[in-house]
Amino acid sequence: MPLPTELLQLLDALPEPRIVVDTAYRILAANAAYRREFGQDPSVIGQTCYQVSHHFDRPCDQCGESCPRQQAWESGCPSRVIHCHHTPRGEEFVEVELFPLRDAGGNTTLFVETMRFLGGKCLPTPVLGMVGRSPSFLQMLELLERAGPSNTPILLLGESGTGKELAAQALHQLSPRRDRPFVPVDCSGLPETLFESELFGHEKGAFTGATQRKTGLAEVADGGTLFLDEIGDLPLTQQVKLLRLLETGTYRRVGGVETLRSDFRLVAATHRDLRCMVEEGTFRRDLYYRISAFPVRLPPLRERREDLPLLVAHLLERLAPQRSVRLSAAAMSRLREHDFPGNVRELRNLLERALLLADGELIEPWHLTGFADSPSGGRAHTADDEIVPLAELERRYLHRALERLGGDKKALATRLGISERTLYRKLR
Ligand SMILES: Nc1ncnc2c1ncn2[C@@H]1O[C@H](COP(=O)(O)OP(=O)(O)OP(=O)(O)O)[C@@H](O)[C@H]1O
Repeated sequence: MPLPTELLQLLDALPEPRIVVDTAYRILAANAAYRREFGQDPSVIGQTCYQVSHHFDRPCDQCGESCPRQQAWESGCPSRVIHCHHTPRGEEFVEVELFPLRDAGGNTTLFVETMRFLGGKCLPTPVLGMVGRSPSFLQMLELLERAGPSNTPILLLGESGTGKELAAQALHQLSPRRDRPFVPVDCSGLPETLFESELFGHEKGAFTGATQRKTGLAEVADGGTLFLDEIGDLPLTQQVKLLRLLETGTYRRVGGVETLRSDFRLVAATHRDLRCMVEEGTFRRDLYYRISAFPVRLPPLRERREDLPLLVAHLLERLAPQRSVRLSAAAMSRLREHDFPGNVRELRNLLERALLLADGELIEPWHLTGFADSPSGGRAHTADDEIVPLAELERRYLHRALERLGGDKKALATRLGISERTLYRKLR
């Protein structure tokens, strides 16, 4: 179907790369900005958007990605997602927005797709300091992108080590407050009285040992972001004081009479189920509603195992920039078997230890020691009802045995009654 010339001219005048796709995902037009960014050779006209952007042979939603075309088609409303797209520069993070166009009968017949580059290749280079490209990671990133520039309080939910603090920093960076302070407060580490004086500050002589007036973190965060980490660990008596600060934006220093005001953006985080705590009466309902306007869940590593190679490359680069160390295929598959109850932090610690144990440039499975126990028993240990090929079972057993012997292959070969060479072969 030829598109009206006026529409093509309008698209050409717009600064961001845009294409027009039909209901069969076929690209009907590409504007001047698109042709500049993505090149014209070979022409994309007539190809499908999933072929061009993802090199898929099926629509994204059939390949585990969220498809904005599908969402816009179903809802009739614009739809926005973050994807990794192939570009002439390699794969890059792109925010994709689909705008459905209706015909005179009200049926959606075309979509205008707008692309905005977020910067950062879909390699180990972090976007907003965070590494990943799995669908669940990109969905989370998209929520941060949307919420970042606003003033809405954000509640980050996720297990320990999933990157909640990194996400809070990303929100700060995305906000107009980025040049003002980012102030983290750990609600779990402090005794009740100390929490209050940390958050609100105290006057000189307010209590024994208060020899100086102290500025509270709420005051430091004025104009910036206050990040309340592990908010679910805050005792009820402190919750009420925090609520007052959040509702009125005012507080008093401990021992002070003056009412002070602070204007901060609130980001809170917890690994706990706050709704459940509200039902149990251990977390105030009013505080919960105050902080949970926009919850964002950080996916645990076991739900995004496809991000492991990227994360490993990123962490190795950070931990040992002067060495070019990588993981053997067997070591990577050992990682894939693990559930990572400690998430990215556990992965980082494992790699840090492995770097000390490996002399060469290759990390082998026996250098990966100290896996945290998984509450569910994990996948590393073959469940009784799991049927796996014998060779795989043997390989898993040997890796675990080697771990227990601290990577001493000679000792393991002796204990097994086989030669070291045979052991080496079986471990591969
Ligand atoms: N997506 C990611 N990309 C790169 N590094 C990450 C990512 N997620 C987490 N990390 C790293 O993992 C470690 C733990 O992250 P962080 O402290 O943000 O987790 P957390 O959820 O706040 O943990 P906790 O709840 O225990 O405080 C940090 O070293 C962080 O840099």
